[in-house]
Amino acid sequence: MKITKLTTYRVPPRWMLLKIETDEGVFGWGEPVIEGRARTVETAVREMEQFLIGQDPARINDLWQAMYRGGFYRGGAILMSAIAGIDQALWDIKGKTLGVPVYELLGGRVRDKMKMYSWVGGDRPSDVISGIRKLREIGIDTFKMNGTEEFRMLDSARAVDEAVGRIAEIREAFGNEIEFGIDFHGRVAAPMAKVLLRALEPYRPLFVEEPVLAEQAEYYPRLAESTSIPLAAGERMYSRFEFKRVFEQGGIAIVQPDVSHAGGITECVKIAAMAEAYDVALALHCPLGPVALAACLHVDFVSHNAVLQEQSMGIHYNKGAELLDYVKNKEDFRMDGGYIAALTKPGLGVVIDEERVIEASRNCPDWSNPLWRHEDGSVAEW
Ligand SMILES: O=C(O)C(=O)C[C@@H](O)[C@H](O)CO
Ligand SMILES: [Mg+2]
Repeated sequence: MKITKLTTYRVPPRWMLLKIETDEGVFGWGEPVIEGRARTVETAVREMEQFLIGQDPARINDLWQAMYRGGFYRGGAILMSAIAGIDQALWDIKGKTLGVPVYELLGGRVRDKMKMYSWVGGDRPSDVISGIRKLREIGIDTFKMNGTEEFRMLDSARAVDEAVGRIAEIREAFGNEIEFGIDFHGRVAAPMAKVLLRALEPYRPLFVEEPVLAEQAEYYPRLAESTSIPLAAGERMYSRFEFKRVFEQGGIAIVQPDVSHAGGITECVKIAAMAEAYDVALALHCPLGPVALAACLHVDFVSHNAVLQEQSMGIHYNKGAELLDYVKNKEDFRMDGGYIAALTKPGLGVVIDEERVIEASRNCPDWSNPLWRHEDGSVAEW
């Protein structure tokens, strides 16, 4: 079998889908994208296409190594997201060719269902209580929200009290009937991270995510020493070679690689295994589309330490299209009591409505995150 064609579709809300076709009619879907840099990743996929055309899609490991090592320069958000989407599509092709879901090719399932969580509140956490109430009606009991709005490097007691107050309201309203992670989203700098973690301690969040920016990873062990709150990170780390330092230095209790940013299924299964050796939990990052989510689920179903899976239904980024709008087998993604069953169709198990994708790609506005500024005019982390 040989790869004959790669087609990319940038579609609302901010996703990019990749179709890889072969000379035997089998095709696979992937989701290579960096939110806000879809066109850049698209160019990276195009550059890799020249190598891929004519290759045997079954040789996923060799193609992965050639794409990663062959261009001399390696790693980073753009190249690893391009490789990720191509890798996902190759696994889709292999599963379809052999007539089995991808998790069967990775040794079979370690669990019967996977625990999911949903976002509540938007970029600026608001209406969190009503958001939780609505989602609890469909059995969701685990949530994530932004912890702050713009947050200065050295911020005020009032800013801390506002952030903590929102969390106190949640515990007040729901007690321990629900669980929630708090995403600092890299908005909190090292001087304030310990202050905020300490102030949140009494409300026992399930985790605090990106307590500082990934480029400040050396703070993780020091912050972990100062709090009992499990710290989570990983959405802005792109390979085993970045995660290994985090495992060695400690401090992170939950790693959150994104299967559309960190090299795909091939790389994220390896990161998950490394994490298990350090007794670190896995909670794959996935604020993206259906192919990304399907790829995550296959990693989840073969990873003992997978504890939670993010999905983007109702997320504040999904303007213009919702998670399953381009999916024909919507029923396979149904959540029951906050869990999802394994996708059992061959390959990734997502049946893409290509006509709908083509239509949507005809007029896809570029998405970019807002540029936030502090009161003094300096750039604020979004
Ligand atoms: O889902 C998360 O945990 C996020 O932090 C969302 C962020 O990754 C945006 O997708 C960036 O555009
Ligand atoms: Mg996050």
